[in-house]
Amino acid sequence: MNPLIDVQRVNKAFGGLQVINDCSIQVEKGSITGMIGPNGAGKSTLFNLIAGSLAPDSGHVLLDGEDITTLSADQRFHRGLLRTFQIAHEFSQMSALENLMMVPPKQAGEDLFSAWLKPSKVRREEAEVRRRALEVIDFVGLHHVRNELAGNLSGGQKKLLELGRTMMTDAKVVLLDEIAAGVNRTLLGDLSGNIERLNREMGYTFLVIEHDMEMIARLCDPVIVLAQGSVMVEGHINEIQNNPEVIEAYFGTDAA
Ligand SMILES: Nc1ncnc2c1ncn2[C@@H]1O[C@H](COP(=O)(O)OP(=O)(O)OP(=O)(O)O)[C@@H](O)[C@H]1O
Repeated sequence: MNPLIDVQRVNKAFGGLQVINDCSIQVEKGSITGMIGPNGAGKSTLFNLIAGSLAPDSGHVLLDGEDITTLSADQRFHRGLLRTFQIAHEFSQMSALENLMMVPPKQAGEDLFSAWLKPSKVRREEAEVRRRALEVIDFVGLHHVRNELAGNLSGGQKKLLELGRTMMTDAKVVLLDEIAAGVNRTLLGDLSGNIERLNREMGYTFLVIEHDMEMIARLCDPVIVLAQGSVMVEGHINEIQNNPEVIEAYFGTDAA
């Protein structure tokens, strides 16, 4: 066991509503872990607790063994915990390529002093970022629209761009929140293929919330089922799909 994300007995209530209930999950390094569950099960809330946009009432969140419970979302981002949501708001008036070039958090060109003192260093770094962005845009299959304004891309192409922006960072683990929503089947195939390649070839770990079961079945192992704020079962998708408890949670007692 080598969990990259280790959520330990986390609780979160909104008013009187206990949304996350003594919940513990682990995301193994190198895995693509899926998270499913009926509407209102607490999936997005758990993502917010992991990403740092919400604080738990109790419990702990560890990243690669370090307790990050009290760190801000930004501090977590800089430790390599990335939520696509955080970079989803593409700059619509910039080209797809420029959107990628915006991502690296520590560009020397943003620092006025280094721009003034070391203009050649800044130029070198900008050239390096551009080279990387061109590589990434090839990887996600958006080379042909690299100079299009991001605002003009289709919904699916924007998701691919989002994934590309993830690749411009040194992410250890990426939280993907319903990335399939509104994406056509062809682009969804590209998106899934790219996630697999990022995982296999570049060692990214993913935690994926998804309603699209085909995508979950293709990509994720294990799959965690969340219900009423805690883990109902966890396992391979084949076990999950045949689990009577899961079927009941999704479809109610009348489904059988
Ligand atoms: N900020 C908030 N204030 C009050 N209640 C909230 C808040 N955020 C979420 N909730 C409630 O917490 C419960 C779980 O919501 P959450 O969005 O985490 O579920 P989910 O599993 O992601 O659902 P879905 O699949 O529909 O997106 C819901 O009852 C929701 O209304």
